Amino acid sequence: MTKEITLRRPDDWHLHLRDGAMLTAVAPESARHFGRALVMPNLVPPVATAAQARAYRERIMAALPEGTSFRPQMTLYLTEETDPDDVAAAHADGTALAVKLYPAGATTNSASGVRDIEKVRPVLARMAEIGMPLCIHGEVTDSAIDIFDREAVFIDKVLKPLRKAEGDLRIVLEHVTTEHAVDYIRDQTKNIAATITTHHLIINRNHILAGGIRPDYYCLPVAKREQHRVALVQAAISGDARFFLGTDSAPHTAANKYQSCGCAGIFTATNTLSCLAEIFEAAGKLGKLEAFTSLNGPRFYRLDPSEDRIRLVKGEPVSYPAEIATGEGPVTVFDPGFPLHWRVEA
Ligand SMILES: NC(=O)N[C@@H](CC(=O)O)C(=O)O
Ligand SMILES: [Zn+2]
Ligand SMILES: [Zn+2]
Repeated sequence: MTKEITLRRPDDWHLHLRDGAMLTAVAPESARHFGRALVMPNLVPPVATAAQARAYRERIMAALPEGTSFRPQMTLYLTEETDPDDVAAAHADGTALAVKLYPAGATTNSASGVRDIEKVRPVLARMAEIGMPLCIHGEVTDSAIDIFDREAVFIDKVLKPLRKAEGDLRIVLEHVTTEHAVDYIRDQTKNIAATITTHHLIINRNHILAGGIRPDYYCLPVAKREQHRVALVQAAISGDARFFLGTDSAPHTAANKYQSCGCAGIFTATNTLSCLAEIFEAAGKLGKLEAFTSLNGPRFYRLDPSEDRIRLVKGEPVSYPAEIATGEGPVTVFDPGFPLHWRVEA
């Protein structure tokens, strides 16, 4: 029996498109299915100013296939030198939708990030005033804190005090990976939401470590135990407007992944929607997929949901390429570890 579902065209509220040859290769992968994506600014050097965001947006537009309706939404990389006026101007004229906070050293290309949150308080206060969202990579960087605890400790030691100090600041806690984060978000009544990635709905830490080390499943924040994956699935399928899709699709070449110190990041742009349909169907919640992929995100960002529609059709297993060729070398496509039956129709 064929089964199908129509959705407003999904948006990806956390995406890494990179630059140069990598951008050229991966941009079409997102443009194929998604209407919009919030593009992360962690290039080297970072996309830190309005002028840099405009230039990066131009490079992305140039990398998109002819006739695509895909529209990148830009973010500014928060540094201790960020100028509140530049941020406010970028927000006012539509250059940037949000600002991204990386604790310095927390993840890929975060060296220019924030060491002392007090130094960026004037920027945050200004953002609170104008309603501009702050997206946060929510992990502490203290080497004494166990890597599996860094998100939970960040929530308690950094996020809670920040929310107390800047109650009007609108925050997205990015790529949440723990039950702790899900419970925290659910307890809040306003000004906060969370993105959930495709891969964190599918893998737990066994995927990375059991039976041999699997660099393709290594990302930050690192996947946690099964109990946490289950909590993320419950949040995603609940329809709760505070949770929405941010794939965190993060391409690294195979050469950079498979080495003694491999890069963090999982590339899911190509098969995300097939993976999500499979998960929501298995939970008996296909009816909530559109809220997660297409409604809750624009609602938080105060944008209209897409008017365009896509159709997902269930049939024989769909095959996706195992890797994407790029000018810098191949990038491995996420393997969910189970067959995918849902394909996206134009
Ligand atoms: N998620 C990752 O493991 N990597 C991301 C950075 C990030 O989102 O933290 C990247 O840019 O490669
Ligand atoms: Zn991150
Ligand atoms: Zn990311």
